[in-house]
Amino acid sequence: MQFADFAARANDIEAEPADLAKTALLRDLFATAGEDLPVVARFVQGRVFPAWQSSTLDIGPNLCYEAIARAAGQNVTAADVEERLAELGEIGAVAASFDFGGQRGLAAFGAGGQSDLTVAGVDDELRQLAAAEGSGSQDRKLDTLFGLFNRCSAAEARYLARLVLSEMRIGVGEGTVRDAVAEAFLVDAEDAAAIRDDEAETEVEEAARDRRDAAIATVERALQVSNDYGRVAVVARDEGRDGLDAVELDVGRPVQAMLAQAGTVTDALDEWGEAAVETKFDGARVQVHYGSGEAGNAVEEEEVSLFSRNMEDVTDALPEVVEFVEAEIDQPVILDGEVVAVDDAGAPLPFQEILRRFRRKHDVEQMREEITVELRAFDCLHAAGDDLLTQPVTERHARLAELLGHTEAVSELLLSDDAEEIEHYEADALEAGHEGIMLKNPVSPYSPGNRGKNWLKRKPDVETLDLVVTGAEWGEGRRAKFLGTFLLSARVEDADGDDEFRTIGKVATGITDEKLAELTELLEPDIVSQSGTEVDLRPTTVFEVGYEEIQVSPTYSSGYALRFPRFVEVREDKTPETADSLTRVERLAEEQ
Ligand SMILES: Nc1ncnc2c1ncn2[C@@H]1O[C@H](COP(=O)(O)OP(=O)(O)OP(=O)(O)O)[C@@H](O)[C@H]1O
Repeated sequence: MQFADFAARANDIEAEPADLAKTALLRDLFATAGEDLPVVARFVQGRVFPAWQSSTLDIGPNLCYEAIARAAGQNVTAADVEERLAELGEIGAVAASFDFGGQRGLAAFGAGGQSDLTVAGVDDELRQLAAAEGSGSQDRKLDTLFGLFNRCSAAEARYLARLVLSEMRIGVGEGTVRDAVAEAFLVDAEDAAAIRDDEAETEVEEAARDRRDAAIATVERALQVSNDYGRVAVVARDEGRDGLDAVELDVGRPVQAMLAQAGTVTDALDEWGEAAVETKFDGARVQVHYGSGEAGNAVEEEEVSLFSRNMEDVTDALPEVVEFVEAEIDQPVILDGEVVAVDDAGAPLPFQEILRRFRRKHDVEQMREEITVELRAFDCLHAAGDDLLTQPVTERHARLAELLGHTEAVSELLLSDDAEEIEHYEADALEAGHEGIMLKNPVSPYSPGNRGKNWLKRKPDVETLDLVVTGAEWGEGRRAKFLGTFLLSARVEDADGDDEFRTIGKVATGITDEKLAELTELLEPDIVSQSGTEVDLRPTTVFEVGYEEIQVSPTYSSGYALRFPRFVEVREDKTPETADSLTRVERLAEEQ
């Protein structure tokens, strides 16, 4: 597919306001994408790599502005690009406003007046660019990007720039892609038409909706297991439902972590009759993969990979965990757990300590001397060729105990229907320095990526919120070089499961000068526009924030405001998608 065709289709999708009509346009794009289907399924979400892969393009906005400036001609500088960005508000519009082709004359676009860029070609070049490492790699990245922009028409430049900065902004999120894949390859055209037909009989429409929902559920499961929209789209097209049902976990590829909601012992017992109770360890989530890429009974390649809850590869930062797994496990597994920092007596240390080790890239051995980390596994997703996602909690835990014994490394699971017994368990957990307890529905499966009601977390501490930083203000006087006030937003999921962010307050308290410098360095590359001292930020960073009260307030778009917000820490282990939702804010507001 020509990149120009892709850009034109993306433009149509962006312009379409109605959700079902948007899905239909995307469905048609997928149905005609041919061999470019996997790439197109990622590009529409602003992705080059599937979610399970740790690779990123790693192109900061400044490099992108520089490349656009260079392609725009001799008189244009990166500062001009930034200025235009402040005026137009988004990089796609900026890129489309320059005349890249003009430099070389229209002849450069060939006879049809079109560029020669293809979807596959753009994908190839962006992947090569991501692989560039070492000295001179920034220059090589700039050259490649310049080369791409230089070949773009205005329409193509709009979407290339957005792709490069991973923000497609065409209103297509994971939910829309999932539905479009189902409609393109699994749903009858008649059913797809019936759900869009206002005149259709209710019964016909309902039956069509049920069949479509079932198809969507099939696609959803395959996505949860593989984390790869490109691959799932191709399997749906080439192998249909059976193919999707056969998509299994792959040792070595991270799965999205199952998440928990806040809840009480009464909630748990009322709902399930009995609860599986575990310690809530205060560490960082880690998914352990051991074995080769091939699921089977024998370990073909003794390799350990560790992933964070964002599916980032953190293996190199945690050599003790790697050594532990190598020593203790002799079959391919995928385990879920927490890595905790412990003192010399094995007692848990505060969460902040593990953050000093987790994701560390330098001086790992030196830090290992200072802070000891250990694995606390609480779930087993795969063992010796068996996928266990659909097995109940108790069964998965039993497999875990079979693998590692009833040792410190495995959470101790109490199955109980007695509130008093559970409260004792909790008191013991707190006494031992843990964060609280987890209550799990004993018969529930493992639902990747899902913050459902089957896992409840109970912690007695005052709640904090994990909020996304979506704006900031430059300081004054001595602090003029630093961003000093940060605009916070809560996550809202729309009907398609896509995230948007609604403001809830500003935090400026609790931050030292040293920390401000660090935060400025962290956030500056994410500035998308500036007006006066206020900047808009790409939503990438999550702050943990304390507060005294949540108030209903018209000042912010969430409808709430935080009273006395105070900065606690950057949640480096979280992304905007796992930040706190407005629903949680609403619930906390009601409970106070
Ligand atoms: N036994 C356990 N079972 C499941 N999760 C556990 C357990 N012990 C600790 N955890 C941690 O608790 C987290 C569950 O809480 P939640 O999904 O709300 O994450 P969170 O927003 O980071 O919560 P918090 O800020 O309370 O840690 C898990 O992601 C995991 O990291």
